[in-house]
Amino acid sequence: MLNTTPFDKTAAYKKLKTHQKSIAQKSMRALFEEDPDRFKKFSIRFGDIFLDYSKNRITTRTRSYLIQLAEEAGLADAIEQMFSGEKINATEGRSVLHTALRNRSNSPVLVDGKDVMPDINDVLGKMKDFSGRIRSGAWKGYSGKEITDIVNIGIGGSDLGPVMVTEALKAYSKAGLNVHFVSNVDGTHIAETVKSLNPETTLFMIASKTFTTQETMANAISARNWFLEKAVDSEHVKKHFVAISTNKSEVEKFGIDPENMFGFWDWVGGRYSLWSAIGLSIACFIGYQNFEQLLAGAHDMDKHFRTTKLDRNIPVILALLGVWYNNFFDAQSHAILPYDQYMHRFAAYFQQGDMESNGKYVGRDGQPVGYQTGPVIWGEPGTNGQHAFYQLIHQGTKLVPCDFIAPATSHNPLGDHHKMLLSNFFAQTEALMNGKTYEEAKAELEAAGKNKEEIDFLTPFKVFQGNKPTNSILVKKISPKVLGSLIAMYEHKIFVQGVIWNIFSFDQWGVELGKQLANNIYPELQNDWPVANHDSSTNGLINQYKRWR
Ligand SMILES: O=P(O)(O)OC[C@H]1O[C@](O)(CO)[C@@H](O)[C@@H]1O
Repeated sequence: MLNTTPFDKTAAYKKLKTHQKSIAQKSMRALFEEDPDRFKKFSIRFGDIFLDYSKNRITTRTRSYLIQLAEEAGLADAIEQMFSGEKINATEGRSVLHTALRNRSNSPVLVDGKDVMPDINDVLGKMKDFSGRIRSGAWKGYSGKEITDIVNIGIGGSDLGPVMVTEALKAYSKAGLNVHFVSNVDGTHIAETVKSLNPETTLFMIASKTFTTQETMANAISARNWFLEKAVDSEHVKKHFVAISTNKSEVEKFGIDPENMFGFWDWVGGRYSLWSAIGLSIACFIGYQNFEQLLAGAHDMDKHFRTTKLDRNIPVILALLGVWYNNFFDAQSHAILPYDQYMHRFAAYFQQGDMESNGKYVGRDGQPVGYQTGPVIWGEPGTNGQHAFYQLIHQGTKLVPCDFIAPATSHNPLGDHHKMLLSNFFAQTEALMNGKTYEEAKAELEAAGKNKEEIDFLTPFKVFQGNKPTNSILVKKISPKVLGSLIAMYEHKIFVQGVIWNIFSFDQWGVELGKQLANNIYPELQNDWPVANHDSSTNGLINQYKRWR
């Protein structure tokens, strides 16, 4: 495998360990005071995206040691292996080629000696045609009416990407065409979704790479039953159900016309699949041209990632900063905080993207790693987060590195809202970096006319230690192209971290055990007999459930 020296045995790791001790004592306030060029040194512009990472607990020396770490991990080779279709998803024996899905240059990409670009372009052509017909009203339902509602049924990567992107790009949607997403096997999800829909004008997209996922299949069957209650004739199914999958035979078994199947390939990971036919709901909702812009934005970021020197390479820098806090400051989590309401599912999307990729304790050599790997990813849009959990980020005992993301222009320029929103965006990272000293807090209380007793009591609670690291990602506008670049930026950040931690980022064995046990328990819930074959807790819970249902 690529990475022969374990992460914590590299020369750079040792240097960083020692270096961290000197940095740990240093405040960012002081670092800014010492160096008037700090912002310039630690910021990168990429088209309509601007990354400021100067509010981090780093110096140029930290950056060069971190880059050495990436070099020692063989990052440059690893990047080439991914882009050129090598089977880097070793435990599943697959290439990892979401970058080919958005390869707008069309240069050949080979898997087992075969160029995958013609197949990709065929499916894109089919998506273009289909989304055009849905949007123009040329595609008619069984009673001759146009489609007004699309319901995407899928889970995990077959849901989260389309949900996130259609929300983020709602400003580009077409009036009169709605999208809905059903993922949870909880019957409430499908029941509540179809409640207000008309089967005559509803189109279901059954999105599943494997077409065997329990949740998706259960929801798809319920959707078909709901549809046939009114449509009656199963011949009508073909006008209202399409499938997005790699598994043709299961699609046929389900009764979906193969003509209405949009394919993709095993080298597309579930959580990297929104660029494939899984993005069909996106293409219908925002239009194919905008979908192409999304792909183009991602492709731009791919080129940047593949060709830019490591110290100017945005995904690499973000990844290294993450490693810095995760492995040298014991940070357990990472917050993604978009100051854009449309981006409200962005953090949720990267919970799967990051945690399913890098939440692993086994290294590529099959041995447990002796260090921390992927962080817990979380976040909510600003300013809602400010009124919920920012207290802990500012004054808690845990270090939470944060990414602040904001657009310079709003799709809804209503009064002064956007200036207010952005004043918060700028203020928060300033506050987290600077904090407020005891003297400053005390002076404020004095200025407010408090008496000595009040001042002595209150001052400690008003102190902010500061020195909390943040990245600010300012973009011109949340357009399809910018969003495409942002998503690809995080995808590559996750990849880089996986390379450094020497883990396999593209499998997800950790989701299997729960599924396996649920399959064992499901038949046990079909009767009222008490169970006794599990541990006492599981037995007790199942038996209590049986008494109550
Ligand atoms: O698209 P499928 O095959 O239904 O899988 C859905 C999701 O299930 C997982 O395999 C595990 O939760 C994800 O990686 C994937 O995105």
